[in-house]
Amino acid sequence: MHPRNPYQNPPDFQQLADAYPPLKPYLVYSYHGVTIDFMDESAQRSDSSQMGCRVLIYPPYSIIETQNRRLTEALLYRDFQVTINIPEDRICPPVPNRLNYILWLQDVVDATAIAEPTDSERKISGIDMSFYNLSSSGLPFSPSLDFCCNWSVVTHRGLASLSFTSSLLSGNRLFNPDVDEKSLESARFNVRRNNLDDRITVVKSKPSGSMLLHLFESNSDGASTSNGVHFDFTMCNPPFYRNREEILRSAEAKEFGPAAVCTGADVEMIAPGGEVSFVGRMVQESVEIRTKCRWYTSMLGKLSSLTEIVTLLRVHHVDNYACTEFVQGRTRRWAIAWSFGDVRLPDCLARISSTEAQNLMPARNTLRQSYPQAKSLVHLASVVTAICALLHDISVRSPLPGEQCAGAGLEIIIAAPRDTWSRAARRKKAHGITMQTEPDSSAEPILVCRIVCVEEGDNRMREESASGSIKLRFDWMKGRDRSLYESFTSHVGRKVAAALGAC
Ligand SMILES: C[S@@+](CC[C@H](N)C(=O)[O-])C[C@H]1O[C@@H](n2cnc3c(N)ncnc32)[C@H](O)[C@@H]1O
Repeated sequence: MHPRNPYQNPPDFQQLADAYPPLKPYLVYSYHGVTIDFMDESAQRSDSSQMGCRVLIYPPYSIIETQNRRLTEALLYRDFQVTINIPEDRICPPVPNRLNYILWLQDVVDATAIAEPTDSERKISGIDMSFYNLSSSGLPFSPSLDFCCNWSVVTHRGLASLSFTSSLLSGNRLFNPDVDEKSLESARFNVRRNNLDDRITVVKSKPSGSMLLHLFESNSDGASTSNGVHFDFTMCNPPFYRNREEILRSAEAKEFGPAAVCTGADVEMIAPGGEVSFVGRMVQESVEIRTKCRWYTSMLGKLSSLTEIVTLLRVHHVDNYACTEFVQGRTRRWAIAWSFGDVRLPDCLARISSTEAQNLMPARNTLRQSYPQAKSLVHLASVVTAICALLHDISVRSPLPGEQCAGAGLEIIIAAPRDTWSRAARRKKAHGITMQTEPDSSAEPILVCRIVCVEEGDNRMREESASGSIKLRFDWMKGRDRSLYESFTSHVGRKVAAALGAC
């Protein structure tokens, strides 16, 4: 679960129902306390044990569905101060699970804002491509809220650490396309009811029309920035299945009974070709739209779909992408983000460690070098600072308060307007071939990199040698040329090692 997700533990259902009385009829009282989870074996066991047996009695689907709706509404009402209506015959998104996606996306947008600090006044603008579409209660988790109202509420309540983007509150916009008239109607109702008309635009899309392109053509009013970016992100929870048979097969494979069965309308669950085709269409359109959107993202229900989408991205030579997974109880989901821009995400956001997905991961944007010779973090920090100050043409700055990494000994952000460190550049310099012109200070840097002094490593290593775990971490933040990033890290790394050796 995402570390900022406030639902690490089940809520106090009694308190929740007190705050949102429509939940009260669904409370289940057991020896173990109050729950609403009909599928919770402990709640079932308390009843059945009195009869000397352990039979799990599942209530009808309709009760589970209604109970889940009330739970989602209650959490959104109490924790996000939003009143919503979830249509009875549409999917009810589980709040903690969906919040994992939102928080990861929040991290992606934050990382992008840090890499482009000159743009910090801009408004956040996104497309909620049927992810939490407002119809099905996504309203409170729609990025428009997370990146403005609700996010500030969450932050204010101390449920999450202060986010960089929480300073980018007013004027954020969300476009919410859908094809389903019932969902659209409910979305419009929820938007009006929560006075969010100036933030959220509900758009009717055509099933046979474009998925994203039309939104860039018609809804760029006020959203486009000077560098031509119309949207910061797209997000999507696609219909997972190809047809009804696939839904039934998936339900049969689930060993935990009806709670695991999702009973949405066909338009929510089924798309021709399933989620791979749905997200694949977005990939194809993004190839045309390119940098007008910073990050295209989607959730995926199957690991095999992640494989197919990564393959498609590689076919289109998109190397700037990120994969993550969300594990919540018995449910596992994946998400992918891709970009045609030059902002790079750290490995903690872009890569996951599960062995079965390793061949799908993007190349590393976080490189580490160990310095056993360093006596302490302070020692390493003083050497790195001195070396970076001498790097020709490169600007060095300290991160702003919202940009700092937790637990770092020293942190600097370097920006290079041109290559002065690669072997080729140094060879040219050695042969007296100098640059004809001074670098243009207004031009985009070719490399932005965060250098962090950290103490990490396993406990055994720490016991043996405190200094064995002292490292430099290089996070690639911006740039198009991977070889420049890699050559920069080894150039600085060699200089640091030499300086430490000479100390
Ligand atoms: C899996 S449901 C998402 C439900 C809910 N928003 C959630 O996150 O749980 C997929 C949604 O995609 C919508 N949809 C299907 N085809 C679409 C299209 N071509 N463009 C936009 N939305 C579409 C469906 O109407 C449905 O609301």
